[in-house]
Formats: sequence, structure tokens, C-alpha cells
Amino acid sequence: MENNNVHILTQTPSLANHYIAELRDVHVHGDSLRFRRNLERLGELLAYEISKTLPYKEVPITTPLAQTQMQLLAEQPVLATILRAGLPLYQGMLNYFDKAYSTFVGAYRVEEENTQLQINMEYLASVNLHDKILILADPMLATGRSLVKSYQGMLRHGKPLQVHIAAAIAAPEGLAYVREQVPEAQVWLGAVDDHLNEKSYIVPGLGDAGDLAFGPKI
Ligand SMILES: O=P(O)(O)OC[C@H]1O[C@H](OP(=O)(O)OP(=O)(O)O)[C@H](O)[C@@H]1O
Ligand SMILES: O=c1cc[nH]c(=O)[nH]1
Ligand SMILES: [Mg+2]
Repeated sequence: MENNNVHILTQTPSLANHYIAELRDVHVHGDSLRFRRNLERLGELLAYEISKTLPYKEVPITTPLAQTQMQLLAEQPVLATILRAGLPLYQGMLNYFDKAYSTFVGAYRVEEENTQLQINMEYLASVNLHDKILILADPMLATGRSLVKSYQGMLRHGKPLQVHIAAAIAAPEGLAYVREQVPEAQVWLGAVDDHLNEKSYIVPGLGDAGDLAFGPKI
């Protein structure tokens, strides 16, 4: 699952394949609860994989019978996500990193005829990111513009020590753009797909993650 700072869950078949298969499947798409829960489960799996690479320290623990030592996280990461499609993936990460602080960005793609895709970023609420371990989760890494713009906005709130970017599905074009713009990031993905279509949707992808999770945006 390792490749030059890019880690891909489906490179080794696992239960993650089942969650991603259901996320893609038009026959399951009517069930928005299941769609959100599958994104959440992927967030949990990605959080667990990331947790294996974080710094740990020895902490004394008292059981009813004795004292023992355990390796626990040296510090909590900060979890960040992009509204609105990012919420279920973020919730999965928060289920596992349950003491983490959070940063939220409101950003969305504006698709207009005959113009380049624009990203509107209208909201950013962040904790201090200086020297923190930042995990930025957004399910779809299509052109990568939303992630990069959001990350650049977050830098106003401090330069993190480590950056992890997590997505359910990426397009090769977006992955290349993120790696070029944020070379310091470790990238954690469910799957890498084939290409972007003329509307910058990931193919085969799953469609519009925000609409499938929360209803068609008007
Ligand atoms: O890599 P990009 O080309 O920037 O596309 C990815 C973005 O598209 C989706 O959000 P969208 O703009 O559809 O907003 P939504 O969450 O409100 O549906 C997704 O959650 C990403 O943030
Ligand atoms: O394929 C895509 C691309 C961007 N956003 C989505 O929800 N899906
Ligand atoms: Mg959307």
C-alpha cells in the first residue's frame, strides 16, 4: 500500500473494497445513510492506517492488578475537512482520533459553461495549526483544487509539522497536482481511478459525493 508518500488501501484487497464498491454502486445510491456510513467506515480505516505512522510515547497505565507501560500518541492530530461532502469521512476519522481538535473549511466547485473550474472558499474556522500534525480529509480528490486551496487557506493559522491528506477516491490528475503543490504531504487514498471527464468528475468514480450524502445541491 506504500508508494512514494502515497498510500492506497485497495492496493491490498481488504474490507475497504466492499465499502468503496458500495459507494460507487448506483443500486446502493438511493440509501444515503449507507453512503454516509461507508464514507465514515473508510475514514476509520484511513485513520487507523495513518495512526501507525504517528509519533508515540511511553505512558504508565494502572490496571486493577499492576502498573504497566503503553505506547500512546505523543500528541493529538488536528483533523480538517471541507464542507459538505467531507463530513462523513471526517466523522470516521474523529471516531478514531476521538480527542483531536478540528478545522472546517467551506469550499465548493463552481461549474460554469466554458470557463475553468473555480473553487469558492467562503468559510474557514481553524484551531492553531503551528507545529501540529494536520490530517485533511475530503472524499473526492478530482482536480485537487479544493484540497490545495483549502490547505493554503489553513496555512494562515500556522505551519503544521506534518500534513496528511486523505481521500476515498482520487483521479491521477488531482493526485499529481496535490503532490506538486503540497510535496510535504503524505497522501492516503481508498482508490486511484482512471481519469477526469470533461466536467472534472472522476471516472469511474462514484458521482457527486456531496449530493449522494446530503441531497442534490441547487
Ligand atoms: O478536486 P476538486 O476538483 O476540487 O473536487 C473535489 C471537491 O468536490 C467535492 O465537493 P463539491 O465542490 O462538490 O462540494 P459539496 O461538498 O458541497 O458537494 C469534494 O468534496 C471535493 O471538495
Ligand atoms: O467525481 C467527483 C468530483 C468532484 N466531486 C465529486 O463529488 N465527485
Ligand atoms: Mg458536490
